[in-house]
Amino acid sequence: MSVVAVPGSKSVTARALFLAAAADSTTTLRRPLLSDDTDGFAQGLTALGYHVRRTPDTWRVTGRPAGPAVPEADVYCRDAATASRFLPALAAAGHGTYRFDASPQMRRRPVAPLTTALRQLGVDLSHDEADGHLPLTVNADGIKGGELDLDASLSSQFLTALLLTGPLTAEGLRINVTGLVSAPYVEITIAMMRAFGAEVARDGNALIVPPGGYRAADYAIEPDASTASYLFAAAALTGREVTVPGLGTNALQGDLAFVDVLGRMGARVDIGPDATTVCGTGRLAGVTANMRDISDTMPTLAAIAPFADGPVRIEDVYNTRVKECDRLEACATNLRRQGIRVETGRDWIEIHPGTPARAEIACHGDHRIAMSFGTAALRIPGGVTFDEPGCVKKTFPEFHEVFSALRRDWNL
Ligand SMILES: O=C(O)C1=C[C@@H](OP(=O)(O)O)[C@@H](O)[C@H](O)C1
Ligand SMILES: C=C(OP(=O)(O)O)C(=O)O
Repeated sequence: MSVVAVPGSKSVTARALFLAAAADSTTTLRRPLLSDDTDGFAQGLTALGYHVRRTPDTWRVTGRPAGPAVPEADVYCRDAATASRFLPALAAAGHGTYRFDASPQMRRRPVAPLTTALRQLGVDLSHDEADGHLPLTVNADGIKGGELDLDASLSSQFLTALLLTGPLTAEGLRINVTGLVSAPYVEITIAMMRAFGAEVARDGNALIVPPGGYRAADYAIEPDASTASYLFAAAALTGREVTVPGLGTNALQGDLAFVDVLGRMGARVDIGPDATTVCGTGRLAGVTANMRDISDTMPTLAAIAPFADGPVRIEDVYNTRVKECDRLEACATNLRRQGIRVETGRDWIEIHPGTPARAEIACHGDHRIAMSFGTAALRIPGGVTFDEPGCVKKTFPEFHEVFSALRRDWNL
């Protein structure tokens, strides 16, 4: 049995940084994720004039309910969609001129539903190059609040950005939501807003946030459930047992439900009060899975799918085409390179059983493509190589070391 400690959640760390920055005094964040995305988020706050002091285990952030401490800033969000979408909303509630830019990969990803919503609320915001994309400039002068409609079918992060900003508005927000993907991420947002003293109410498809700001907190970040999917998949794939501590029945992250898919495929799964264990049984059955709620784990399942004894069909994941890369396409291309039969449609992929050959994985700069195919490689003699192994730094910089150690410990 292997007990593997997984680094902190990217999503929880990003929200905690936002909430801490907006709170009324100093917040302590325990066990934050140390990765490129969260480092970029913290540096973004620093560029906006917030006081962020970091040691490896503990980050302290001094909140500023009035918004950024500087009248002007240039913020570089790297590859992080959380920073690219949450920070402009935070800045909009302040007073000053703030420009947000990101890597070429992130510049290609949409922000229009969020920027349209902010404009609907009266925020002066311009797209500096391509309409609906970063770079963008916010001429912030506070947000009065009000009612707006939001299409969240490309990303739930637009809704999270607006919800997080709701308590900072003068009159609060009512957001009428359509087409929501990744719904469990919105539940993380609401739970964390409550932990920082704010309220969110529901009325059918509308979410209502009263004004009132946030209270500072002492907040422990749980391990990352999407990262844990690689360890759980590794166990199911190789007939080993892995326990991830710190992710149990009270976990905030919906991605822990990936273990249910592994359970349906034949793995033994135990979600305890404070840990989750997956034990491979030597059998991996084909499965049809709707992954609309847990689409960051789509590549994990796609990469191990050829080892199932029947087809694996993954449905309702159109928005994975607007992530770090077009993930449906990237999964299909890499599987075909490995000699596997794959079909794709607008929002689905079907993978047939086969024996993946050793190949160079085209990562498309996407950490999840690298980590998913790196996991499946445990069953490929000689493993795989990657064109950009370093892209794992976005959320799990230690991925290759952790998986090399597993390969050694499990004699693979
Ligand atoms: O809010 C968040 O922290 C996230 C929401 C999800 O994005 P979408 O809502 O764009 O699917 C997820 O894929 C991403 O990794 C993190
Ligand atoms: C989609 C992801 O990240 P982002 O927060 O940049 O959307 C991801 O981590 O899989």
